[in-house]
Amino acid sequence: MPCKLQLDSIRCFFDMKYNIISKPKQILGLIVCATQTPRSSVRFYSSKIQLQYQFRSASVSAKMATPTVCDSEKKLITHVIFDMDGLLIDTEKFYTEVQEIILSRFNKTFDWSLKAKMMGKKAIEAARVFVEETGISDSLTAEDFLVEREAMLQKMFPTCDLMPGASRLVKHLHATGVPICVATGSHKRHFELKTQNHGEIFSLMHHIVMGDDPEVKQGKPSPDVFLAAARRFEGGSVDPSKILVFEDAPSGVLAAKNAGMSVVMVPDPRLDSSFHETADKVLSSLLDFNPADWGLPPFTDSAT
Ligand SMILES: O=P(O)(O)OC[C@H](O)CO
Ligand SMILES: [Mg+2]
Repeated sequence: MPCKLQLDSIRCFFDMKYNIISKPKQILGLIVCATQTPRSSVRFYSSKIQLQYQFRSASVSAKMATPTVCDSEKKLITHVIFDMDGLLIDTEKFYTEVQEIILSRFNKTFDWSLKAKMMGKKAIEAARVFVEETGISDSLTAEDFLVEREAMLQKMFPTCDLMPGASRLVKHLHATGVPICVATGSHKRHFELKTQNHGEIFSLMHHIVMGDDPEVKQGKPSPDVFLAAARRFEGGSVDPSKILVFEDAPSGVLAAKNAGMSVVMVPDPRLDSSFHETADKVLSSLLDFNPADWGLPPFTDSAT
């Protein structure tokens, strides 16, 4: 007997808009991983596909909250894509700070439910969310919001630090010959400000795709930026199922899944844990990542 709650939990992995639902093997793989029993089954209806299996376990929802990935999926990884803000460099705190300052003018407070809707997106897309969700769009347009925050951000960005474990992981993957790149919602002008003191790490990337790239028509959660990144590796387009993405933002995790890639999420601890469910793996720090779990070359040092 299918359980509605269970089906909704599974449905959260897919975004109908990008037709991920049309990949029955992927759906079944996730179901098997989540239930950890090949005889589990589910009745799953959509406009594109109908699958019918019987659930043996009633505890799928609980297991989905701490998603696991099948060993066979992990071993397929050959390429890695890094998000930038909040993942490689500690810049999300600057966005939070200036948004708190701006909202305080309107006697409103900025919270993490709003932060979750903005982070990872292109600047103008995040700006629209900000003015609309806070109800200030009659007083402040999205465009004016971007102008107002710009002076503050320009001073802050060059002072940013790398996130813990970022340097170690990037250097390790580069040294062991794993092709790596960056896919960020940030536009080029902000990218230059944020990375001016971190040239060593970013120079190890095979390529960098930014939010104002002509191939990125829509920001995350659209898969555009990750699919563009996959196309630019040496040797041409890489099969998304062989790519592992590192992300901190809910929209970024969704974008990677919409692109058909695996995702390790390294979220800020203040982000609601319900956003963890879509990721294949959730870590508190890049220092906790074990490359060998994904078939990537193991570290030979210990994390510090
Ligand atoms: O997290 P990123 O690197 O995609 O950047 C997105 C925005 O610039 C900041 O949320
Ligand atoms: Mg990010």
